[in-house]
Amino acid sequence: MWRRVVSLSSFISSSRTSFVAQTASRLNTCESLTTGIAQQAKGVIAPKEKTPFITFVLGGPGSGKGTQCIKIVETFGFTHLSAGDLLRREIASNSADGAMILNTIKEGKIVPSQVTVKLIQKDMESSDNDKFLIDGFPRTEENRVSFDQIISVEPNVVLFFDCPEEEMVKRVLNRNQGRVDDNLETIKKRLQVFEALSLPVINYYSQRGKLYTIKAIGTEDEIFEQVRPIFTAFELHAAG
Ligand SMILES: Nc1ncnc2c1ncn2[C@@H]1O[C@H](COP(=O)(O)OP(=O)(O)O)[C@@H](O)[C@H]1O
Ligand SMILES: Nc1ccn([C@@H]2O[C@H](COP(=O)(O)OP(=O)(O)O)[C@@H](O)[C@H]2O)c(=O)n1
Ligand SMILES: [Mg+2]
Repeated sequence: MWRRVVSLSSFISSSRTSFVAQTASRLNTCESLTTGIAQQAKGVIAPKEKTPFITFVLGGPGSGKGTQCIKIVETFGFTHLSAGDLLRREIASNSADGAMILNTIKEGKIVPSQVTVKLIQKDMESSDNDKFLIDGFPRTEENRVSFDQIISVEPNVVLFFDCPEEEMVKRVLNRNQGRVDDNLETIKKRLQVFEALSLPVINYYSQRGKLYTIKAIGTEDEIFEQVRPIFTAFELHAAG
């Protein structure tokens, strides 16, 4: 929907440059948009706004975020944006930031927020969907604030896959995806970063009543049965 009406959105005169405003224009249907433009030109109504449904997916390395995201996409029709995958795509495309991103990932550290948020923003804007699973983000308070400033949309749901450290290490070492950061030395650093920088973000959303904690042990299907009712309660469906 966003992409289909994107060329029309430039006809809407608005001094606001926030993502919400851009999003609102893109989420309107062509028909209502055309009518809306005419009415706005006459000063009859304000632009209609609809914000996307955003889920942040958090948890330590190997807690099963990516695995569960695949199931959520299949069942509830979200678009999956993995921050780690977007960063790895930048490395593979030899972009200007590629070398910096690779070194940061090798060290298990966090890439500057603006870089990551811009990649997320680009994919959100080019998507037809209005339901997004943002996986592995925000990993720091800086990530969270940067998203807030650039995208200007609050998450509806924050999932936290809570997994014992021992299990996470075991899973990462068995992952076999050829990742530069899936080795014992980097995993130790990533776990430290998770505890020091990501747990405060998780606490932040807990205090705001947005956090859904999933016990991330058991089979993939057993874990998904904890996830399913969260989205069912929001009346989200694959076709919707
Ligand atoms: N419930 C589970 N039990 C055992 N292994 C799992 C489970 N969920 C995921 N895995 C495996 O653990 C590894 C890490 O999972 P992944 O989804 O990539 O985690 P994350 O994205 O949180 O790092 C993968 O190899 C995946 O197949
Ligand atoms: N918001 C993010 C997400 C990932 N990253 C980097 O990308 C690495 C891999 O992230 P990932 O989400 O793919 O890792 P997993 O938790 O899925 O194992 C992280 O360890 C960070 O170095 C980041 O800097 N900022
Ligand atoms: Mg992952």
